[in-house]
Amino acid sequence: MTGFETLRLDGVTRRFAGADALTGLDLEIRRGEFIALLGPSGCGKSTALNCLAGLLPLSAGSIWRDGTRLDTLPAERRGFGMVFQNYALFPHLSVQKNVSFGLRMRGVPRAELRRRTQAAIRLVHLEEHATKLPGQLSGGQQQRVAIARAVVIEPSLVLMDEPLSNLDAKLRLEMRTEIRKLHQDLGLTTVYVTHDQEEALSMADRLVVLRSGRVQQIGTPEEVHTRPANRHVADFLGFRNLLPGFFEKDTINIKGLGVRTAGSPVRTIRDGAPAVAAIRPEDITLGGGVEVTVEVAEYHGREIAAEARTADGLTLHLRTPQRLAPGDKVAVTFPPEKLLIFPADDLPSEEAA
Ligand SMILES: Nc1ncnc2c1ncn2[C@@H]1O[C@H](COP(=O)(O)OP(=O)(O)OP(=O)(O)O)[C@@H](O)[C@H]1O
Repeated sequence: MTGFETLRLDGVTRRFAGADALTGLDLEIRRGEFIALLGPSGCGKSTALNCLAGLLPLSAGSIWRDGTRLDTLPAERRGFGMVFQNYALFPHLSVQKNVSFGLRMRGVPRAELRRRTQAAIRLVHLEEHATKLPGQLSGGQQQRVAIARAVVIEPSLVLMDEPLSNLDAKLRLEMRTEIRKLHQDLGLTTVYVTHDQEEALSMADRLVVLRSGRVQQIGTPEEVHTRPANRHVADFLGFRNLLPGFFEKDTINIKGLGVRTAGSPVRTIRDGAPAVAAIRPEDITLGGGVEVTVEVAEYHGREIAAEARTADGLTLHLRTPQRLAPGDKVAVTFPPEKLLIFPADDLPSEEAA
């Protein structure tokens, strides 16, 4: 294995027919880290991963493994393991042969090949299925084969592109934990692409949030979850209520709410400037403040997710253990520490231009 201390992406840019799919990505990945690339469809996640893997040449920028330039090396010389959404297994080869493929290509001696292949299969709990063909396995089992095949070569970096998106909800949760555990047990360094914020928050040490090919924020799950850098990150991370209004001295006058509301500005905002208040449905508390009428109530087990409207027509998304039903009138309050206030013109510089 070619180990490294840091892998550095320096202004990595990729254009397709003149349009930027990824613009100036700067990122330092430390050995042992689990990095999630997170963002909506088309934001450039796969492009970033493919640039890193060597499957796409860069339009500008460079990639460095410690002091060595990497982006000029072909994919097979980077020593990375890849796991894709569609598994990409060889259908005519058994599980064993799929897993040992990379070792055979590298000319690993027979005895070692057998030992490492068995160990990788054991790791993903597929011992009983070792001689089967991929077509005889379930989706989750096939994804496990793909993971075993990627880690058996003891790669310096494992790249995963939405590896769980073809699995059902229950299996997805199980595999999440398994992948995180494998990452820890094997001391891997992992870059994981997903559009699922929960997946990214629960698995990664650090998240890179992308939008329209540009980094919006890099931070730990807690940083990104509690302090999104702008309203787009907030929107993507579950702040379903994005309420326009006007800022004044740490408060915002939200249109259609009728009362001035205290909040936490994420940066300096000019008094009187247009602003956006962001709050998660589960952070709006019932009781106190402003009266709203429940219009839609969805059952979510322990909680009800509701859509409610103020007298002035402002729609709010709520989430509460209280058994709300359509037609109910309730009062709601916004805890100031949970209500973030963003400047309304809070767009990445290029887009605003
Ligand atoms: N081969 C290509 N030719 C032209 N445009 C491309 C190509 N690959 C990607 N793009 C464009 O680049 C942008 C980023 O695509 P990318 O696949 O990286 O996004 P993504 O975040 O991975 O999306 P998804 O989650 O839908 O896979 C998109 O606008 C896409 O249409």
